[in-house]
Amino acid sequence: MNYQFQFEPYQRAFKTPLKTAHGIWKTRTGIILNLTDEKGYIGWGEIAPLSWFGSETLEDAIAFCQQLPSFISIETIFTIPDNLPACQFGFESAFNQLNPNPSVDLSQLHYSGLLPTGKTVLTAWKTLFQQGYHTLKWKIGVDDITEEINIFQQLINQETRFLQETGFLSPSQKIYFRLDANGGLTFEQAQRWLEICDLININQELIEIEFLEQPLSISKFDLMLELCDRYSTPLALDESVANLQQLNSCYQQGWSDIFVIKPAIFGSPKKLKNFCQNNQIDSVFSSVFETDIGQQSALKLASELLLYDRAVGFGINHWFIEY
Ligand SMILES: O=C(O)CCC(=O)c1ccccc1C(=O)O
Ligand SMILES: [Mg+2]
Repeated sequence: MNYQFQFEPYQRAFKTPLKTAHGIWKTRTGIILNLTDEKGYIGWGEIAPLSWFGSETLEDAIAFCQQLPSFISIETIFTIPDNLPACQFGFESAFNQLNPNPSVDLSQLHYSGLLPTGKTVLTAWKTLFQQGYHTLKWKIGVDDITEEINIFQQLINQETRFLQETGFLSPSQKIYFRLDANGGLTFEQAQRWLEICDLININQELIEIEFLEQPLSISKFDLMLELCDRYSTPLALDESVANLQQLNSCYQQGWSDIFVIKPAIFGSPKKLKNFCQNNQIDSVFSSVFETDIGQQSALKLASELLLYDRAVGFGINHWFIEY
């Protein structure tokens, strides 16, 4: 069977630019594509590259789409090369919409809310919490470490006081906290953060630091393994496992903590499913600020592949994206 193929690049500015240790990110660009089958049914897909995370660039993706004929086969969809992971995701997503798995149920997922960087976090957390986000993620490694630690301590104190005063939660239902350094810490800085996290996890009943995400750069894998040994707060790899080849390599080298999977840039959903069905990894699924089209297919994958009940990192839209 052949599908008629159409595509259209898009661009949208964030309401609040995302600040990470990689710099400031202001505009999401990508491609929306569709496949039409012989009966006239249409499947939608999104290519949302993130080249600073190791995927192809938008220009690579556009060039790939432009060289395709206007009718493409299933074989074309499933043989996109591994150096175009965001394209693999976009085309397979559209194909899967035309051939859906009826048992997928998104209603069981719960979401992690992404907090803004810097001091605004001190008011923003309560808004997200009251919207129902009990897992919150904060970017670190953006400003001076002493300043960030100071803000973080204030945040934990505020949350503790709030939870005690309102009696809102029981210890079986607490706030989970994720810190994401985007590879921006030194080994010594990561140790400073992990000491604080371990202390909070020992002393606070109502708050749990769920993990520290990608403390060091990809090249410092061995040091991150060492941090896993030295501290009890779990570590999650993100930049280190941006695609299937990297995930395989880190898994083979003995990573047994958490893996962040960003489906939109990870590559072929079929190959990801295959990997997760053969290896019992502790995964967290996460957004790359794709539009609803990419998000829906990423969430479907998450609900099929999540092994432990960790919140998905898709609680981002209202904060960052202008409708
Ligand atoms: O994972 C989440 O909870 C939110 C998404 C997020 O943090 C993110 C969004 C876009 C690009 C990179 C990242 C990241 O995890 O580093
Ligand atoms: Mg991350």
